Amino acid sequence: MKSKYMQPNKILILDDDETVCQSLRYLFVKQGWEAQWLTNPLNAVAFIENNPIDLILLDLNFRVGTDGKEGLGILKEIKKHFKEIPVILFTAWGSMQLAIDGMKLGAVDFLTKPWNNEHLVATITTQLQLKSKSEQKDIVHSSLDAIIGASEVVQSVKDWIVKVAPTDATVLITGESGTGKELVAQAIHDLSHRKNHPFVKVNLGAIPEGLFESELFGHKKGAFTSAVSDREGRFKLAEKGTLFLDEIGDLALSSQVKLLRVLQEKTFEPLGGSKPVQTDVRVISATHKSLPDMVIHQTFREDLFYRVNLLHIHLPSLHERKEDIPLLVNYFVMQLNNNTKQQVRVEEHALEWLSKQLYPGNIRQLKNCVERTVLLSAKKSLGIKDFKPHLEAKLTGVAKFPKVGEVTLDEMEIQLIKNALEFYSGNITDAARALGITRSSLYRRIEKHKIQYES
Ligand SMILES: Nc1ncnc2c1ncn2[C@@H]1O[C@H](COP(=O)(O)OP(=O)(O)OP(=O)(O)O)[C@@H](O)[C@H]1O
Repeated sequence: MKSKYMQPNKILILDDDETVCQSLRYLFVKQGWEAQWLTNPLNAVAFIENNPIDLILLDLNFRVGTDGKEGLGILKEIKKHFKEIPVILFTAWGSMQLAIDGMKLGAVDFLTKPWNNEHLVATITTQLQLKSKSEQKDIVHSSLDAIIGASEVVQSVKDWIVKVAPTDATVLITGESGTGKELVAQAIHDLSHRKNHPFVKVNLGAIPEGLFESELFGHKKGAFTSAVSDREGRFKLAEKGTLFLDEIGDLALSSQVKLLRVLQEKTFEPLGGSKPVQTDVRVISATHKSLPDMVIHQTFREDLFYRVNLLHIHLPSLHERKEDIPLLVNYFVMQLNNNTKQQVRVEEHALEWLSKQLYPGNIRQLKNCVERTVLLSAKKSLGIKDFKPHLEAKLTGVAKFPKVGEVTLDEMEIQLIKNALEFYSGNITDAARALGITRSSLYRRIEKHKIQYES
């Protein structure tokens, strides 16, 4: 039994008898648990604050002859500060009343001394399992709950996520830019048995063709001139977890065949490596392009298409689910309110107005618009006038052409890219289209000039 982050479970023993602590620790370590003890339980709260603990074993009788009241006081303190940590009680006399009082104060179980090892281990295992189940429930809720939308189409996407998550099949998520493809990929991962392992995202549109293998499969020192040390690729980083291949439609044909080979054979070879490495990774891909059209035009391999598209989820554009706009706006405002401890609200007619606007950048554009409006207007109640300027961003300073010698070509390029990114709320596809270059070419320039932008 491992905790949420696949670290050993950590058990804290609170008992004033050091020999008891030592023998319990020996028993726990054999189970693969980490055990620490404190012989002075008054230090427990401070200790737990600095050392995350999964379960506490608390002796109710600290000094021989006490009636256990001191132990109950400590239990109360622990529960006050760390409600979610299960506490199992130990009592020397097996006094039922003391155990009952402890259970009333929030202990999850109790045992008597001398204890039976098997029974003790079984009791702790059960509590650790229950704790990890409730943590899983939180994750399940938070990742599905993060997908906002009451429209029928969003509800059926959520149902589908729940169905596909437990399988290991590849999933292709399609939809326009900013419709939530990454959010859905993350939810599938969080609801799958791989949730305790990494979720690794790779933007295939941003990786130059020549670096594909090194990025995805890694390389050995000396594999090529600039390979000064070994480097792990994304497949290795995602081992036992999920690899999210964003913009798979942007993958060059020569790289497509390399990706296909890994997906078929479940092995890859790092550049400069001599033997194949086994991989256990679930692949989820996303694209705003039509892969079937690309297959027809022979820009996407048909065999790879079937390999990555065992299950398919299509996300509608915001235009097709306008009824979700008020919900989304209120959700984004609520998130900001939580972060900034404010009480901003959106007026009814503004919600109606926002629902009628066009959002080529979909939810990302709506979110950016709401965030800018809330942060820049500094008002408590937001109306149409407050939102308008943030939806109608202008390409400023582009129309006037500078005189020779006023700016360099690089400075001009940086300014144009910044303007386009701002205008399209960080949407790379639209900004690249407006600038007349490909997405990968835009990524290269952003990297070259170290341009910061909000996506
Ligand atoms: N249904 C939703 N509820 C709440 N927030 C959402 C929803 N869909 C998307 N978002 C938010 O909108 C932004 C864009 O979403 P995301 O990055 O998942 O889109 P995408 O389709 O992967 O975009 P791209 O194709 O450009 O990579 C993110 O901040 C995300 O949290």
